Amino acid sequence: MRRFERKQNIFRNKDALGESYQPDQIEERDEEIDEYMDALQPVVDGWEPNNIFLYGNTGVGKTAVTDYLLERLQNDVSEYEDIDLSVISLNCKTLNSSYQVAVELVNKLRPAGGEISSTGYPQQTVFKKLYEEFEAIGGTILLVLDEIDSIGARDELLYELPRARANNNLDRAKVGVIGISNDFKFRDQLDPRVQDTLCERELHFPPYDAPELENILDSRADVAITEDGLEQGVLNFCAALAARDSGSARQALDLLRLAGEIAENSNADLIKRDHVEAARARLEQERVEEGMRELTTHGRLALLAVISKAAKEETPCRTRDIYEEYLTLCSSSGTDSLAQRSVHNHLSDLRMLGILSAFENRSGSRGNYYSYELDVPFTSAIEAMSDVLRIDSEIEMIREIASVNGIS
Ligand SMILES: Nc1ncnc2c1ncn2[C@@H]1O[C@H](COP(=O)(O)OP(=O)(O)OP(=O)(O)O)[C@@H](O)[C@H]1O
Repeated sequence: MRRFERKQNIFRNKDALGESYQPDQIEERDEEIDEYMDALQPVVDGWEPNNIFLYGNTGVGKTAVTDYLLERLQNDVSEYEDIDLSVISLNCKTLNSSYQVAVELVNKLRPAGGEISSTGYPQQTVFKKLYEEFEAIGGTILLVLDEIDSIGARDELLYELPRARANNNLDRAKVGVIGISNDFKFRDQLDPRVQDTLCERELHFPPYDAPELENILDSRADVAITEDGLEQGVLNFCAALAARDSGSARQALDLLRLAGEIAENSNADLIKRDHVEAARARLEQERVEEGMRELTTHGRLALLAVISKAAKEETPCRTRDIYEEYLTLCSSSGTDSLAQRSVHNHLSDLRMLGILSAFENRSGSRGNYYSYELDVPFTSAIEAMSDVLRIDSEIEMIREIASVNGIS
């Protein structure tokens, strides 16, 4: 008997909903594309390229638009014999200084076996090696640095690169930097001289609204999902959920893909609204779990204190009362407790992670105080907790209280 059966009644090409898929068409970004093309025009005209800085929240098409335009640019300039364009892309996520970025670039450009070690050289030596590699390539070089904010304040490379020709470090090569970031604060933290050069052209990508997300989903669903694989209104629903939360196309696409998988696994013929609901709950839980994995024990206990208050229908709840709950949990789990001030900081972090929401209450002469409640479904939060915290009896008790109060 066959154990594996092919299932293709819902997906025509599931990969088209995945991260590595490059769409043939970019929807809803005409204005940004025009501005971007304008910024890239000097490349076509044979002049030194602009440095470009792209910023916007996660999932709003910064990488997709960059890949799409640079591929077309490379195609189109290949007609001009006097232009020799190379595009070098690097994701800086794990690299947290100019030094590390430069080493990574040198090693990317050198043939296998010629790599340099990632420590031990003076920074200027590494930069010099990088210039040598650029000179060896020659022509116009566009250097795409994604997640550029990872380098933090150690931004010397971003200062040096745009000045490399003026300082006679480059002659044959004309380098333009395209920096991409979803950290809005990064630009302002840069040395003002770096800001001036790196952000010569600045492009902001705003979050998508629901109709824009629906169009993006619609054109992707044409490739990814079979003709009868979608119940009416499903794309609209996915778009509305993602727009309300983040305005991210990635989130909308993830929702649709997971909804499709859930539909497929339950042997449904088409993706329905219920499948989207289930996908949303699962993604939400994954997000909470991911956020919680980063928390310290006390961050987790502070969150569990809010969960416990929610089970008793006592949220929004002020810090003072959450702290009481936290102390009880600390003593049941045999953990030394922190001062109220530190627990307050943990609550603020949980708010930043989107796990809690906070309200500021005015209380006359005694100043303002905050109260908190869960910003994720109760079940997702408690499920994620039981995976990471080992105080099962308390968690079981909270569950029981919640169920008596009809909270889910
Ligand atoms: N306008 C669009 N048209 C079609 N697909 C899009 C559009 N915008 C985003 N996407 C798709 O959404 C997903 C996320 O987009 P992308 O990776 O470009 O986001 P980003 O802004 O670079 O996010 P991050 O900062 O997290 O890297 C990709 O699969 C991309 O193909």
